[in-house]
Amino acid sequence: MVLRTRGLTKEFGGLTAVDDVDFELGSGELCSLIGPNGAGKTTFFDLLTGVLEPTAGTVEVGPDGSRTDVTDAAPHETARLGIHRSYQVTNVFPTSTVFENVRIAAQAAGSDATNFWRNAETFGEYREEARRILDRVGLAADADRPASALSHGAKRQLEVGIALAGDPDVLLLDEPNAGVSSESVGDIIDLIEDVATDHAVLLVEHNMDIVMNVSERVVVLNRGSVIADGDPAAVRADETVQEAYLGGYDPSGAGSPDTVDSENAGDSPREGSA
Ligand SMILES: Nc1ncnc2c1ncn2[C@@H]1O[C@H](COP(=O)(O)OP(=O)(O)OP(=O)(O)O)[C@@H](O)[C@H]1O
Repeated sequence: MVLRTRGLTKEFGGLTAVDDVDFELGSGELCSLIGPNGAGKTTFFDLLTGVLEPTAGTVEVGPDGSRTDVTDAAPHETARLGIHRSYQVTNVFPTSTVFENVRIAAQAAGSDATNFWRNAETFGEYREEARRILDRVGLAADADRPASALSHGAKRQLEVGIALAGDPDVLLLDEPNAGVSSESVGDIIDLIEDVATDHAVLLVEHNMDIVMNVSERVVVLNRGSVIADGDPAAVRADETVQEAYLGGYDPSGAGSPDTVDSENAGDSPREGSA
């Protein structure tokens, strides 16, 4: 496995947002984390990435035998150690080109990124890597456009590209479908499936059709606790899960319980969580 939490807990005053969560993610696994609004999904991501410090419990990353404890690590350290997250709120440099956004991320992730005097050849490697990533996320044709000119959907693709540039072991996809037009949903699904071929992926996504389609495994949070963990069909049929959604989710698969509307979808991260 590449990611493991034990007893992970976050309290905000009297509220336990994440409650004693034991979670493991295997390399190559594509797992979705779902749950009603306020279930603790964003807080869980914030704990994994070091944006928040847990009240109790541990987070470890890395393969069996060489896992590193990142419980107290800051976001830049968790990123360096292999956990990358695509943000719900676009975290691109808007005036830089699409290409530059990815190249800068690749360079920042390079081992001696602080060495100003690196030779031009090495910079060439970052440029190549950026090109490869843009190809992969479907933005090769947009490379020279300013990031601000991209559609919502293309911005999500760029965010995934920026996360990939960090060469992550674990990719946390934070509502990659938020704000994406219905015509582009297929592209995002293709992208999720593609990045999952060589990364462990944990996906938070409100659109149940996407979740049930792409996931090998679905973990359900409710009031901070894991109430179900299994393959999509088993989770869909689970009565506790249906109750948690208070009937909002049609287990036949026809409905989407809390599909967010595109304008509000990006509002969740808290102040200071970048
Ligand atoms: N900084 C904070 N201070 C106090 N309470 C918080 C804070 N952040 C989150 N909470 C509370 O913790 C609980 C879990 O919130 P969280 O945002 O993690 O849920 P979520 O599952 O991501 O919800 P959504 O699907 O609506 O984004 C909620 O009750 C929320 O109000």
